Amino acid sequence: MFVSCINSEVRVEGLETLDYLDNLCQKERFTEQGDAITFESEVDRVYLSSPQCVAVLDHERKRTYVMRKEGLPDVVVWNPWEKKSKAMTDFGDEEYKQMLCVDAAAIEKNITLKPGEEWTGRVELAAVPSSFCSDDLDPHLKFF
Ligand SMILES: O=P(O)(O)OC[C@H]1O[C@@H](O)[C@H](O)[C@@H](O)[C@@H]1O
Repeated sequence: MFVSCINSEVRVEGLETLDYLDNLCQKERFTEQGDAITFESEVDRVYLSSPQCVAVLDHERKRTYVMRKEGLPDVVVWNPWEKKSKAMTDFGDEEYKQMLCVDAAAIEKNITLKPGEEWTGRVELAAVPSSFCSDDLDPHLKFF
């Protein structure tokens, strides 16, 4: 998603206290501390067994992005920061400043289907005004 300023205006709520695999440390498992996630360097993590709703708060834009997911237990949080941005051919050198990847995924446990079986994963993203607060992260919220 497109954010105003990754290192001063943006935070992610809904992943506090969860375990995550850190792709920058050979996928070692850590536990997130109690605070919302903020950004001051490269991040590439897989948060495990997260709640259905995760919010990205953009203070400057006075906007909150709420991601609601079904069937996808994990959440990837990624920003390549300066050095990796410069090394990626399909990514502008400065683009990391206004970019944040927060995406639903199934990474820790594979989803395996038997022949004929079906599986559905679903992700909804809503932009809501900043007056919306994380207490309202109701999994039954209707976005559309
Ligand atoms: O280069 P790709 O395949 O578009 O992936 C970009 C990034 O996508 C993120 O979702 C991953 O967490 C990162 O590890 C990866 O570098």
